[in-house]
Amino acid sequence: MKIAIYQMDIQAGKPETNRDKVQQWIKSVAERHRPDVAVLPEMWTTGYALSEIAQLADEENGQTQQMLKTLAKEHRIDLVAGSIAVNTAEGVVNRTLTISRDGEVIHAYDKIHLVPMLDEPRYLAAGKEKASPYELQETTMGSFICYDLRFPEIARSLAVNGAKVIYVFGEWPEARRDHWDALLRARAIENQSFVVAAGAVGSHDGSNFSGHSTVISPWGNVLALGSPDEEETLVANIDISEVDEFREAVPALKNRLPARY
Ligand SMILES: NC(=O)CCC(=O)C(=O)O
Repeated sequence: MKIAIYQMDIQAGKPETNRDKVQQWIKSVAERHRPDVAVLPEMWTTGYALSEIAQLADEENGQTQQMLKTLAKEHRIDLVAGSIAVNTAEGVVNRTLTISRDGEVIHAYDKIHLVPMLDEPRYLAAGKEKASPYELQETTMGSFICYDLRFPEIARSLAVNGAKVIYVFGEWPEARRDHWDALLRARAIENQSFVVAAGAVGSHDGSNFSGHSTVISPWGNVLALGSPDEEETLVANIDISEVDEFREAVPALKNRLPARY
């Protein structure tokens, strides 16, 4: 499975600009690399312009979702489309969408852990549903968003329920880049799954984002690593059979003893 990640310099508060950037990136990555799956970062339409988020957010099934459906169909690529701000009856949520190459939304999940350090609880509504696995490319996968990475139960629950590839979308601060690197690698090794993480670069309100988008194998090998500060495309091929091979060789997932923890 060939995966392309857009490590994006998101223009905070400029959804039109960001939609144009993503549209062009998908067209160019489709022509140059022909990936099976294209992956985007967290909150890529609005960035962290939280004080204006209700005005900048999409409506449900809104413009960004329609654009992604059209692009997925036109270029025959599955889009693990990072996350976007969406206005709902509960408030604005930070929502990830996965859209198949047939233009169907096959998975959505609203970030459940809001980040106090970025003032998210003041402006965003937390998701109420757990992150559930979904099928793409005849493989079970799962997705969650940035701060969720600090809560190992989410990745564990996805893996126990069959996920072999776990996607993470971030706008993670540079100041905590070491945590991003370490936690992503730990989630891959402990859940014996591929971890595919799309991060952002650039800065907002005086703080830089950490880059370091990555693809990590179940063995913990880093198959691709983005720069700390440049916008770029990462491309990696992953062999899903490595998941079963590793789980058989080191049967840690099977050997869990949940009743004893
Ligand atoms: N966008 C985020 O969720 C950032 C998370 C973060 O800053 C941290 O966990 O540290």
